[in-house]
Amino acid sequence: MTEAVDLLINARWVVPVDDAESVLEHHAVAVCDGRIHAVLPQHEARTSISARRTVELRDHVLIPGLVNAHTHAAMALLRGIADDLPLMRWLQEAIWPAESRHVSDAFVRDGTLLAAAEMLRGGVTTCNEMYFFPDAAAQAFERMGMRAVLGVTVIDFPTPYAADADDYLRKGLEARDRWRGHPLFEFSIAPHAPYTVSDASLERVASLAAELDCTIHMHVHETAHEVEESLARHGVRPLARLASLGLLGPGFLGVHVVHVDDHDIALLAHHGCSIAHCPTSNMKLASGIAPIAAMHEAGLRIGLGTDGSASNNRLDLFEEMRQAALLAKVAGGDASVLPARSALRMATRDAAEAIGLGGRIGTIEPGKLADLCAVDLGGADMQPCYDPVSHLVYVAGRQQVSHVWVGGEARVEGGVLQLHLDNSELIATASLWQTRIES
Ligand SMILES: CSC[C@H]1O[C@@H](n2cnc3c(O)ncnc32)[C@H](O)[C@@H]1O
Ligand SMILES: [Zn+2]
Repeated sequence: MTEAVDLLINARWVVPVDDAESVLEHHAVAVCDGRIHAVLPQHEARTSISARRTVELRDHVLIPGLVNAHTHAAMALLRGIADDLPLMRWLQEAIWPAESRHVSDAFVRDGTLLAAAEMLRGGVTTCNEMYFFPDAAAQAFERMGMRAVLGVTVIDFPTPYAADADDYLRKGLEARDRWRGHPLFEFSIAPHAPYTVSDASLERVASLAAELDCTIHMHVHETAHEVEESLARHGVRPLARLASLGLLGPGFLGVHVVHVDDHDIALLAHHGCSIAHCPTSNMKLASGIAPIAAMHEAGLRIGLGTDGSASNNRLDLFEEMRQAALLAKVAGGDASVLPARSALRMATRDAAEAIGLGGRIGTIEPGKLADLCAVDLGGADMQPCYDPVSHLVYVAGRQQVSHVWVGGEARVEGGVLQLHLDNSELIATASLWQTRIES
């Protein structure tokens, strides 16, 4: 008797990123109705499974689809517009003026399409998104077949999207209602940062998140200046202020979290909060080095994020895994800090848990959604391969991604996006926006 499934993937290695931290050789993953049905040795699959389609990945490692714990997808259209500036000059002199001139429904749709293509091609199947015009972002992610947690953004100044905090919340919640129940989307409440959102707006965020059972997604303790300014304006550090306003809890995801002392870390741990670590963005804006080893030791869940393309300038989680591992070693003066296995977990399972999707994605286990990424380790520049997890972090890059599935649907095959949207369309649209933005 054989079991009928939709898809059987035979891989040289399967790394489920499960509790056992196993690396399974010559295993198969069976997919049915968009979910992982079974993970079993190939010789068993040959006799027990009959698949509508079989994919042979002879030299490949199959891992969970990568999860980008923090991004602003549409900022792909602002890639390279303002390099080599620290955060506040970057925001105030370049990014916010550009956004106030150009951000629109069309900008967000086109920018998100470009970003989703880049992420999917690089093995990223889900992102945690914070930007303006969430309907336009949802339309783009839906067209690309990419999973996302979309932020109901709140910021206490006007932009082309909304006039004030009430307007942001109303528009964001309307978008949430329109897309509720969509298989690719969840919503979070996303106050921008402690220095741009008032106490009154933050209190509304806390009560809405509790009422709607949403995660909260927020930049916090990104720079030394942010902490100093909070002390001067509010008499307390940003995290203490957020705690007193009721924002901290297991659903709170703090982004960056660079300038934290032992007390801040203990506060985050006490409330069961999660972190989105964005090492490239933190380096490029010279924000600093997040104390990842101390935060791990305190039991915090830490996912990896790229931030947007204007501060990174790629949406590449292979790069973030490598940077996270190397930077933590330099910061700790200890080569054993943040080994390859931890970096891979931060880009998959821990990121999924941090953004509230831990029960559904982030590992290769029966019952989880079939969001998968295959990486070809067969090239001469990948040899020899003693440990595929080491290679994923220290050798391979997104150019080795050969196949990507979201909910069991192929999004990348043979390194090529499988969408009714070709590269030339994406490039032409980006070029049109470049002309507008430069004029
Ligand atoms: C409210 S939508 C997002 C808002 O955040 C800006 N942004 C992008 N990257 C960062 C960062 O690292 N710190 C703070 N703010 C950032 C983005 O340009 C939008 O205005
Ligand atoms: Zn950001």
